[in-house]
Amino acid sequence: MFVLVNLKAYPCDPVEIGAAAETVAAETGARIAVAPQAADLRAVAETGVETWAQHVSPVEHGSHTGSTLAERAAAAGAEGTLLNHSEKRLRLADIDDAVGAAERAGLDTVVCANNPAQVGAVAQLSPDAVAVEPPELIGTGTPVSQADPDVVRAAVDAASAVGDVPVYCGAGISTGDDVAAARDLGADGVLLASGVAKADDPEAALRDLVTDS
Ligand SMILES: O=C[C@H](O)COP(=O)(O)O
Repeated sequence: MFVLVNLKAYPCDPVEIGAAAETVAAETGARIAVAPQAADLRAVAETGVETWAQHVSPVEHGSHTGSTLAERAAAAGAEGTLLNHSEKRLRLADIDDAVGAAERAGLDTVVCANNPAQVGAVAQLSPDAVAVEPPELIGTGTPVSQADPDVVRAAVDAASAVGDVPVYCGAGISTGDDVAAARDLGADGVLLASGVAKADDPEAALRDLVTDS
């Protein structure tokens, strides 16, 4: 199970969490990635942890002030990027262009979706993976795998109807039991944030997440 930790704009120490994730990944063999703010990509990547951008813009080099260029995210050490997160939503055409931008820069892509119908739509854009996250459960601490297992099952079905697209699930995931439940529902990974970024001891939270995953 892939564990992708989105630090959002939480007031945490991204380098401390990146280093903790690298330690836990090295000790356990689990695949853990950390997605910090764009300004922290390089510092987090220097910890050695697999580092992801939270977003890249659907643009190429040019007159795009304020954009996050996929090539610069990659140059800073990002290996992948989230796209269309529920808190950074894009129009379908922009998701398509952003997937293209990420591919051009050599970044893996996970396109987020609110529900299984959206999973089916974005899976058509050939991302490396999709992630289903019911927005109402984000940040609640109530795991999607427990509160709405059918949405995960339906997302897996929607993605497999399109092709061999890995499916992650997110919202409220914070323990190894949540990760195991997601796996049992057919997910290939989890996307989470507050369970690590707001934890008193992020390394302990990460260790718990990958136990039994
Ligand atoms: O990107 C992560 C998701 O929005 C889930 O956030 P959460 O783990 O705080 O519920």
